[in-house]
Amino acid sequence: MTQKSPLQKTATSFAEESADEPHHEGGFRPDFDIDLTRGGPRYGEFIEEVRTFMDRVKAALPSEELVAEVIDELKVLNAKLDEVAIDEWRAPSGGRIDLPARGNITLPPYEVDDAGEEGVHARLTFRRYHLGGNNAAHGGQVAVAFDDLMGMAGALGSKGITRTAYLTVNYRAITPLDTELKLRSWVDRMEGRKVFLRATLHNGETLCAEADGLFIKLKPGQP
Ligand SMILES: CCCCCCCC/C=C\CCCCCCCC(=O)SCCNC(=O)CCNC(=O)[C@H](O)C(C)(C)COP(=O)(O)OP(=O)(O)OC[C@H]1O[C@@H](n2cnc3c(N)ncnc32)[C@H](O)[C@@H]1OP(=O)(O)O
Repeated sequence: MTQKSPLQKTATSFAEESADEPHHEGGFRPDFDIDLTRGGPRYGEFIEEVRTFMDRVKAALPSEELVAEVIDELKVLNAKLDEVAIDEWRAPSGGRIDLPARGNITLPPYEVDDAGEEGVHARLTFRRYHLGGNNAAHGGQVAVAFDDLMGMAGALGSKGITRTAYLTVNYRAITPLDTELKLRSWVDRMEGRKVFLRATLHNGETLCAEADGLFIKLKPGQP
């Protein structure tokens, strides 16, 4: 890979700056090894196919025969993937920061445009899989996006790994599916280990949702 994404650049400096922090195995492990080769060059395409599958499942009215056929095919694939299961620290899902949402299928796919001490700017699209009702995103999915991208801003702003103590989401307007939205998260203030964050989610000029949260910087060894 020749060009580094904003998150990759930030992750490198984050790793360097947190190198003086006491080593610990708790939390999200600030000293984890970023390896963008895990899963190979087509891993992102693999994740995208899985996402498309989840969208299709959510949208489908399959016949009995098709359900049976898909079960059989999934059993074969699940058995193959089961053979290569590994611990969370070395699995590419969640660690491939070169991919949308770090290659983590449980997050709505987002692309980070800017990430640093000033906060995080990301573009994100909810899809059929994230449907709540009447073509709008599920509120829980909106909260998932806030939690992750506020956690990222909290880590970058506090130069440590944080965990969510509370997260309050205000839903201001319908969050549409299949539409590129803008999410911004930033540190509002810090008091010792307490990192107060804010975030907004916009569809163009429309504020869909906003959040405030308290994230706590973890002590060494804290789970
Ligand atoms: C990969 C590339 C890298 C690139 C670089 C970027 C790196 C980052 C990248 C990617 C980021 C990924 C981001 C993921 C984000 C996801 C985050 C989650 O979803 S976390 C899971 C959900 N959260 C939990 O499971 C917590 C469960 N709760 C706990 O573990 C504890 O309660 C915890 C840690 C939150 C606090 O416990 P205590 O023992 O450490 O601290 P105490 O003493 O209780 O609280 C400290 C202070 O905070 C206040 N506080 C605590 N909880 C509060 C609350 N709910 N409301 C108000 N105040 C609270 C307390 O009153 C205290 O305040 P006083 O110091 O006395 O002033």
